[in-house]
Amino acid sequence: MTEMTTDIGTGTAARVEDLHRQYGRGTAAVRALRGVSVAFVPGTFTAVMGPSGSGKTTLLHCLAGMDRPTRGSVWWGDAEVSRLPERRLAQLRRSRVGFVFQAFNLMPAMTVAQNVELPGRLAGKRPDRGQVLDALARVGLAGRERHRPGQLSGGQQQRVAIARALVSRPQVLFADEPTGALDRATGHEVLALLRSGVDRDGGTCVMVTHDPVAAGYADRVLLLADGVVVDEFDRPTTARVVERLSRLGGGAR
Ligand SMILES: Nc1ncnc2c1ncn2[C@@H]1O[C@H](COP(=O)(O)OP(=O)(O)OP(=O)(O)O)[C@@H](O)[C@H]1O
Repeated sequence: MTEMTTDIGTGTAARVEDLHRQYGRGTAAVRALRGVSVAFVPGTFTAVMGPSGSGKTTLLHCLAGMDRPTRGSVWWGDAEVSRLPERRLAQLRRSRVGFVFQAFNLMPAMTVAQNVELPGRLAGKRPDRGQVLDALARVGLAGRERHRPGQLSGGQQQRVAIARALVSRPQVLFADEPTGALDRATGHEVLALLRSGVDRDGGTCVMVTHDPVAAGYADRVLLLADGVVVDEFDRPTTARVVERLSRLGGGAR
């Protein structure tokens, strides 16, 4: 397997350069990422795939400013995130990137609207009701703002999480297995929403997934193995993704 890199150009929504992330030290050290360079062009949807333990979540967390690289750099546009002090990074993260988790991570005691408002409140901003309602309408949940997450289906809860991630109009939306807890039909709704955020709103989306069907919604697939990018291709179809994953020998998991 040869290590591949993506050309690093200007005008990217996000990029990493020679990214390394090591956990622990000495004999217990795990080298989760071993020199990843990749760029994400505005208005594109990328699926990150690879065997379990290949470094997908670590890459997403470093890209989203939720984890610090051991070596290398992370950029959002022309801002070098990896050099920022913690407080500035937290500020910038709230305005520049959104994150969607497999487990939704909603606050059960809060209403849907309060969940969507939460990141802004944490940033010390007064909630803009119009923006919150607009975000909920964009994910097809107009009229649900007073419900609690427990009153919604899994797919609806994930759509609230997407509204929460999109309300600040981030430059990039990162999603870690966003359909992992959903059935196929509900997963389709969430993927279609991510796709339309790119097509209709010109957003940029980077999604980790094990599912070749989910990857078929993306414009490009990046394949990781053992902490490096080993393959990438555009216009993925489910069949092509399965075939390229099988070349890795690890299958989809
Ligand atoms: N906080 C941590 N401390 C120690 N090791 C870690 C930590 N986080 C991840 N690792 C290790 O780093 C490697 C990459 O993990 P990562 O979660 O990025 O892989 P992944 O491709 O997302 O896996 P999966 O598909 O199973 O979610 C694994 O060997 C993992 O055990």
